[in-house]
This record gives sequence, C-alpha cells and structure tokens, in this order.
Amino acid sequence: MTFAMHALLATPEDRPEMRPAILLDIDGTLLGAVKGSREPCADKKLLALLMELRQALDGALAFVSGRSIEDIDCLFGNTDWNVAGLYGMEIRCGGRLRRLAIPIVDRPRMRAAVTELALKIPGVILQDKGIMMTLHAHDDDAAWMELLLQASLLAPALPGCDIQLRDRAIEFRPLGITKAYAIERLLRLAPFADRKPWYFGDDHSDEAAFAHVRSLSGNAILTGSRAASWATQHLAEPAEVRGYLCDLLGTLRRSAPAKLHPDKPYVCVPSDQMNFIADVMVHTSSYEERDLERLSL
Ligand SMILES: O=P(O)(O)OC[C@H]1O[C@H](O[C@H]2O[C@H](CO)[C@@H](O)[C@H](O)[C@H]2O)[C@H](O)[C@@H](O)[C@@H]1O
Repeated sequence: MTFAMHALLATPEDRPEMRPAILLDIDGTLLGAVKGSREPCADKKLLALLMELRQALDGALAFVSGRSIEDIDCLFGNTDWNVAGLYGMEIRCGGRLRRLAIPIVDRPRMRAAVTELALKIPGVILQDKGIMMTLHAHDDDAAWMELLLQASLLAPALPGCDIQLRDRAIEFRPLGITKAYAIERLLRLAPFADRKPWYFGDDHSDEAAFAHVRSLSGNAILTGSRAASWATQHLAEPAEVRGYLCDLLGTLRRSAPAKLHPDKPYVCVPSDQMNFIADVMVHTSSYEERDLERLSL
C-alpha cells in the first residue's frame, strides 16, 4: 500500500495548502457490520490510531455518517471528534455544534407514512432519527424486496423528501441532503477548508461522497466490493482500512508535504468518465444550493 501513498499525497508545488483531510464513514468502513439490531463499538486500538492521525493532520479528520452525532458519540466513547452526522444535517467541528433546520419536509406526514410502511412489511425494522427515518430489512430477502418496491412508490408522495438506498436499508431524508453535501459543509470549515479530501466509505450512500471528492481532485476509497463505484481505490474490509490509515500516519510523520513528489497522479478511470462526474456534480451542487437557500444554517 505504501508504494502508492506518496503519489496520493503528492501536492502540486504551487498549492502547498492541499494537505489531506481524512473523512471516514463509520459502519462497514471503520467498524465491521454487526448482525441484527446490535451495535458495533470502536476498540481502544482504533481510537488510539484515529487520535494520532488526527494530531498528524492538525485536526483534519472527521466522521461522515448517516448516524446522528449522539449515536456516534456513544460508539466512540467521547464528544471530541469532528463529525458530520445525519448526512451533514448536524456538524460538530472544533467543538462547535451546528444543526440545520429543514422547513421543506412535511415532517408529521413523513413520519406517519414511513411508520405505516414499516408496520405493513413483516421483518422490517424502523429506526427513527427525527428528521430522517430508516427502514432496515437485515437478512430477510422477502422483506427487502417488498421494502424496495413500497418505498419507491411512497417517496414521490412525500413533499421535500427523498430516499437513500443502502445495503439492506432505505432511508427517508430531506431532498438534497447527501454525503456529498456533508463534505461540502465540512470543507467550508477550519481545519478542513482548502484541504484535499480523502473519503473512505462502503455503502451506496457513500457513492455521492466518492463522486464529490473526485470532482475536488481528492481520493475516493471503497471498502468491500461493488459492481460499479465512483471510488478509485479499493480495500477489502475494515481491517484493511485500519492498515491503510496506519500507513498514512507513518507516511505523514516521515514526510514534509513540500518534499512529496508531485508528478505521479493516481488516475484509474478514463478521462471521459471524469467529465461525466464533473457534469453530475455541477448539476447536484446547483440543485443543493437552491435547497440551501431555503434551509437555515
Ligand atoms: O453512514 P454510516 O456511518 O455507514 O452509518 C450507516 C447506518 O449505520 C447503522 O446501520 C447499519 O449498521 C447497523 C449496525 O452494524 C446494522 O444493524 C444495520 O443493518 C446497518 O444498516 C445505523 O443504524 C444507521 O442509522 C446508519 O444510517
């Protein structure tokens, strides 16, 4: 892994500020999936690694998750971490918490309809995250197929609401709120601003983030396998993510950014596909900005 690390860290000499910002999805990326409704937990070794990495990055390390910040603090045992929770609807950076008020969703209607849907399909479990609701099908194939169908029929009937497909789960969330949006918000804030984003994720919900960091010349790293992904690098499982982060820490400690070699860009897709990504992001960002005008930050 280290052979490519220097190339990935390469910073053009005229842009020495483009140091990495490490952005980490949690479930399936940092922490292994847990069966059923049990919760995973961050162990001491992982916490120590993340703390050291954060220090080496002068604080530019954050979790980007569909979970709420309250939930994430339980998994990681303290409230020190920089976090984009609920796809960026909640941001904690440098100890300051910012929440979005979302006037565009008819919340009571969404809650009633999604709760009714959960009750209709045996095997589906409802997770209520307030402005966002998740329906989990876990290992029940029949429930999953029915959930896919019913959720796609329901979504257009809910004003201001969108659905996010995940591995064996569907999330009902406000329009325009994606992990790309979460990253956009984080990158406006110190110490993330003007850094090159490195995003690590595993799920369908992470694809928007992959496409977005690539449009910013960042690195998109997928954990697990998928037939098609916007990611440019691939790691097999959370244990490999830890190994990769360890290598990154070692490389950061050994190398001053100015000494890194700039002429080996890591490119693994044809440039016509990159143009497509750029088009997608132009469309998405103008769409999100319109919505943002109606959201109060
Ligand atoms: O964006 P992430 O950090 O990856 O969080 C995604 C969701 O993670 C949790 O659900 C998933 O993990 C559970 C525990 O391993 C598992 O039971 C479930 O099937 C997974 O979907 C969390 O409960 C969700 O709220 C997050 O959106």
